[in-house]
Amino acid sequence: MRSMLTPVMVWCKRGLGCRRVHSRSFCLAATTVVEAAAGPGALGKERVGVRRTGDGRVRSFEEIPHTGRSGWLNLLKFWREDRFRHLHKHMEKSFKELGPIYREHVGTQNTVNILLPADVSELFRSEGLHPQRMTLTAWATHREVRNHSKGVFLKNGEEWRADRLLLNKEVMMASAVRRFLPLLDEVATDFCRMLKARVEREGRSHGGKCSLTIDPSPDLFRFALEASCHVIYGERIGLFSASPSLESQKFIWAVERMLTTTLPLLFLPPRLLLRIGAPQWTQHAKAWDHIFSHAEARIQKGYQRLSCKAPGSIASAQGPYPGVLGQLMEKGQLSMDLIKANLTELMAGGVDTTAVPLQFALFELGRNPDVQEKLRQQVREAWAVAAGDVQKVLQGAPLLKGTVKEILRLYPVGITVQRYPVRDIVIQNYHIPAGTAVQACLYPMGRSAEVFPDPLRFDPGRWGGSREEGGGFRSLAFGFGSRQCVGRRIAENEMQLVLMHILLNFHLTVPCSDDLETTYTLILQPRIPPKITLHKL
Ligand code: HEM
Repeated sequence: MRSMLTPVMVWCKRGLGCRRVHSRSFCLAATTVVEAAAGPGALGKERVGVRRTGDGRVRSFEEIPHTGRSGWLNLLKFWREDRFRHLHKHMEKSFKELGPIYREHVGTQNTVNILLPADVSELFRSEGLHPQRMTLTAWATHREVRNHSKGVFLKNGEEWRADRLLLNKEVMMASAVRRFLPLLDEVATDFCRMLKARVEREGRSHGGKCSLTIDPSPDLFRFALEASCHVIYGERIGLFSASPSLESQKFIWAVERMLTTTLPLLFLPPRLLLRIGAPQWTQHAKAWDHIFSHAEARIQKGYQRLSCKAPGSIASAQGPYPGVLGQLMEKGQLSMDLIKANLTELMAGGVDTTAVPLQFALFELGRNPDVQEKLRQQVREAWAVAAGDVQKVLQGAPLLKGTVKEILRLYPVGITVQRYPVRDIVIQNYHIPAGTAVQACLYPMGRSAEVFPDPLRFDPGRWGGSREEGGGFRSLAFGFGSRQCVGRRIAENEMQLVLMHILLNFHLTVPCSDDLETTYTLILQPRIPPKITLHKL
């Protein structure tokens, strides 16, 4: 049986003054030795990498191999060696050096890295309804930021869960996808029309065919923002026009700044940062200010527009789809403050996360012409039989979905997925106390030959059919369970639709097919955006 190893990183915040994130009822369970298998592909008792003591004893947390006991010394090393920006590579290297489990103490964070899929399945199955996020909003849940952001950020716990279930109906369920798919398709169609016009205008002609080499990243960011605004606020904001608004461009910059300034802040005590007035913090706070004011303005505008409609008619079955804002307003189950909080979060989380993987996707398709041609063929066939029904096209071209999964395997936007176990668990035969933050390390997993055969090969076909069976935890790019990415369906469809239109309109090549150097700034991105040549078909 092939081994299914999954890297996991644990961040222990015990004793560091952090609040407990699990409910008492979930803390009562005693130590649980994890033997659950992730599925037919899991390793069971013969799992590779499980550390066993001769006497079968579960080892203590302190016995986990580590990269150095002093968090402050390690932090210094991180800074000196610029490891924050290469965290994904650092993890990969550390797994190689220290084996499938190790601890890492950096600044205020005490970390452990582990490889074992059964443990991952245990983590996610036992996510005791109160896992706290550690990424964007984890920082924002610090008291200071909560005050700064007028207290509108989402909560944890049951209250969070109830709100999330209401939001899921508008963004995650199949009925919601059917409603917003035409909006995404409209934006993707317009985006390609704009690209075509640009290639015709600025491109060079060879044998009657035009081509143009571009850095597509600014256009992809605008595409992602336009698509988000259309779905979330039901509003087009004209980003493909000759003079897109400066306000929107500022929003894109603000999200980028917020992301790049978050990472170092996570490793330092917020009070210290505030006291010394660290520039990182000031820039971070300013970026959030901008994100909030942008969302506030859009929500206000949408509110006025939608309030003019007769009660009960905003989200009528017959009328045009008013966007997530309209749906939530019409249903009236969430307070206006919560609607604002949710939509601000959707906006902050919805632009870079799709624009960046799309850069990687165009690059990989460009440097893998056979894969590109196969995908285009499938899209064309699906297009021909779907008679304009985009949902049917997507269903008829499963390689599109495979492409998105494959890109996120090789270039996971979030290089980890985190959980705080709500009860003590055993991972790799080591005891992990409840309240420890646990991260599945997606980047090393996606590139592990033990999880994916020929891991560096770009092969969207690997995600179809029976080969995927038993590998449910191989595809964790959007997280898992009740706390999984709430924008997942928007992102998946948005990316598939734009790739579909691009493939129908252009043949892609790359001027340089060398591997892309990547950098980590809370999301994984190319150090230098790749250039893509668009050949008009
Ligand atoms: C390829 C694109 C994307 C990827 C790979 C991605 C990945 C993730 C991951 C891994 C999480 C944490 C999930 C977990 O802990 O289980 C997350 C959370 C989140 N994502 Fe995404 N995301 C993407 C696109 C989007 C989009 C388009 C939006 C908004 C429209 C969005 C909004 C959010 C929000 C609001 C959360 C926090 C959810 C919560 O904790 O309640 N994401 N995302």
